[in-house]
Amino acid sequence: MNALIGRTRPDALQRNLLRKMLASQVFKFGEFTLKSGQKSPIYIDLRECFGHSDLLILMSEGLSSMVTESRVEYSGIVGVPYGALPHASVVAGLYLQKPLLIVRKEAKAYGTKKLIEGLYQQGDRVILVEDVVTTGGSILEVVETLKNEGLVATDVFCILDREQGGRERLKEAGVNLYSLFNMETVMAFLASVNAINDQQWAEIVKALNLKYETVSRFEVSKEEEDLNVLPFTNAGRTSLQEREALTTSPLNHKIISFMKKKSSNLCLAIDYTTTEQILQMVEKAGPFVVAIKVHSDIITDFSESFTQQLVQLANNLEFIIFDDRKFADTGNTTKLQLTGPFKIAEWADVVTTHAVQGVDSIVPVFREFINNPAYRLSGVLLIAQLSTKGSLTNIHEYTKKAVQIADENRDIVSGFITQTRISEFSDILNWTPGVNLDAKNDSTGQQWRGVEQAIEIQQNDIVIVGRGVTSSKEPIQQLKRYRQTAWESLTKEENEKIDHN
Ligand SMILES: O=C(O)c1cc(=O)[nH]c(=O)n1[C@@H]1O[C@H](COP(=O)(O)O)[C@@H](O)[C@H]1O
Repeated sequence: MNALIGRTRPDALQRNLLRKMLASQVFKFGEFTLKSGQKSPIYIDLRECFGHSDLLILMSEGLSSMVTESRVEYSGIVGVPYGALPHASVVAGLYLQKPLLIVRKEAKAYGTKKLIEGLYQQGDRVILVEDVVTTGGSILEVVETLKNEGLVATDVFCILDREQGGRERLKEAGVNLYSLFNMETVMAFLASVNAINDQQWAEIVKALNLKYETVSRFEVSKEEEDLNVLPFTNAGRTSLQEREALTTSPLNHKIISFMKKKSSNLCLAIDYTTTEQILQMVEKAGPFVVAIKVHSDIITDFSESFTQQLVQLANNLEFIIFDDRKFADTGNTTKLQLTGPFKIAEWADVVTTHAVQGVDSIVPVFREFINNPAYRLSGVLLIAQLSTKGSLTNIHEYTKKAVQIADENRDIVSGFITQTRISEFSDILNWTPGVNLDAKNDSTGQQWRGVEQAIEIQQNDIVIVGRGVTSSKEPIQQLKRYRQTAWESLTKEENEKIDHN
């Protein structure tokens, strides 16, 4: 049920699935006789999914996420004939990259006379993918067949649990049932988008012998949602204290201590092009921010003296120096760029890198500099989601690969440049640009949203703001406004917890 109100990607994915199922005639209304002989005013025909590739793929993504979240260990995926076979194939082949096994309803009378097709060893643990679970009977038959072939099956992942006793019967047999949807969620969705009225709701509940008293309705739009703007994980937010204890990144320790000391989670992007303008702004803004971000390669009179003054200010006013270089080349070229005319590694605490060049061209190079005390560089931010309209970083697989690079190298990758929280790991800090309290976009592809969306809904930690402050007539007043708004958003949940205790 919380999938209808939850504000994370998994919840929005389920809502999009329900919207697509409704649009693809999966939910049929009329007079139907079910397999059990029961009359029903609704028929849920999941086979309609096969005619809509976007629905089939998204359904399999939902099933795959459920398998991953369950942390069940297994070596193969069994598709329960026949309705679940297409889903099992996509889940096994495209998402989870595991062997697919197919259980025949009856052994072939010829050839290998096999009952189970696929690659497996005696004693292997497999999971089942099923489309609809009603009484659980057909699943127990498959589990028995698998057992006779020496396979262990204790976990079933289905699309719809019809709540006709299947879950309980499977549990008695030692089989866990995970379902993307149950009838409660389906009924609440159909009522919420007015696909059924109260009378139809009551007729369905009666015909299907469902145990609901009243119609549940939620604020659910008919329009599909953009899955990439919501947090990828249901893990929930961890307090700054806990994250400070968790992180192995010296840079994050320093940042979190500045955040607590200055009650600030603001990074000011000073995209001015002369050192004088930048240093003047840094002197005024330094006390209110945890980081100052520059683009060294846009500064027309860049000099070593500039960076020395910047380092001096950073030490005195306690902020991080961030050169937003967006490296994206071979490791060798990145190394040359870090030590070249701009000598970035000597004065910047942190830089940005794209993920497009691959982990071998990123991690070893930055690890060499970060582990060398001769350099100030002590972390790197991996660009996982850009704020710009139509950015290719919105390709879900791309973002997931970027997350994987960071997750596996959290001593070097101290944070993401991202639009929403994308990693389970709470010791990675989420830096988010594309924030402006007074405008929605510029004329060159930038997209801006407010602080509440960026921090409270998208679970980011540090707000990167540029022109919202630097183009203002009263930049420091604006800076204080952004700092207060961002800090209140970040600490709101923690303060509410303290108030409740
Ligand atoms: O890496 C960045 O900081 C960055 C990533 C991104 O997706 N979007 C983005 O705007 N940025 C930077 O963040 C700053 C945003 O500035 P404003 O658009 O003026 O708020 C600029 O310096 C951008 O280079």
